[in-house]
Amino acid sequence: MRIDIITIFPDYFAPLDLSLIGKARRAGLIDVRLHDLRRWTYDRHHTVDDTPYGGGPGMVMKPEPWGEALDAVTADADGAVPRLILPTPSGRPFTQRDAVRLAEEPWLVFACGRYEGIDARVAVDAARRMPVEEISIGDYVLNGGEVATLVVVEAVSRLLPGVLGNAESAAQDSFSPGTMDHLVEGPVYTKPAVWRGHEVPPVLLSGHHGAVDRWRRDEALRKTARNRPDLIDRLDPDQLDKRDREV
Ligand SMILES: N#Cc1c(-c2ccc3ccn(Cc4ccc(CN5CCOCC5)cc4)c3c2)n[nH]c1N
Repeated sequence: MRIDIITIFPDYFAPLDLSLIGKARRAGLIDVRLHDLRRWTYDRHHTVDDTPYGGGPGMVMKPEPWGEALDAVTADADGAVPRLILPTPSGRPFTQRDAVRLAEEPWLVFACGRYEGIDARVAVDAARRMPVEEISIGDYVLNGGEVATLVVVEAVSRLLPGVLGNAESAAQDSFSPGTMDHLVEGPVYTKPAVWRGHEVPPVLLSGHHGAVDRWRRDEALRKTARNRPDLIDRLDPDQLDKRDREV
């Protein structure tokens, strides 16, 4: 997968050189390219913002640098077309299903806005030549699109073949479609078996895989009911066996 990121803060993406994503980049599994938006400004101050039409607080990002940056970054000799991802507070909520869907894409371009956002015409103009998705990573306000882009890049990249050491663990993640669909995962433990008087639940030391699986599902249901009752409502009643309903 090719990932292009356009931003006025390229250094924000140093974390993409670390850990599993960094390893995947060095292995050629992911091709991440950073672009400083100011490269497409020509005034002395490399201006990227201006006052909002109609008044109001703050500044808005000018369309011209974005238009030229997107033209340059998405120009591809073979005619390939990327999907443009536009983080914004007003975007559609980004979920694990979106991560799974986007992991199938060969090329993503992220436009990281700042200030009060990017002139709306940029997305309209880009949509003339590529799919555009406005997404939000949550109901809180950040200062720009960089953090959201890091979240989406990590959520998507970890699903790509070869990026995680054990592909299975991605499949068992919370919110991943499949065996524990819509349940958050329960507690996890490792050695020592007793730590500061806290014992690991004996079932996990029993070697009875069926009992361990049942215990893990019960704990996942318990934790979901406690922390995410909204997800319980989405569960198909048939997915809950009688014992589950007693939680
Ligand atoms: N993804 C994502 C994001 C973002 C996000 C993403 C991209 C940009 C580009 C600029 N900013 C800052 C900004 C702050 C305030 C406003 C206006 N406010 C009016 C009142 O309602 C709230 C919005 C606009 C933009 C961004 C924030 N925040 N939260 C998420 N989940």
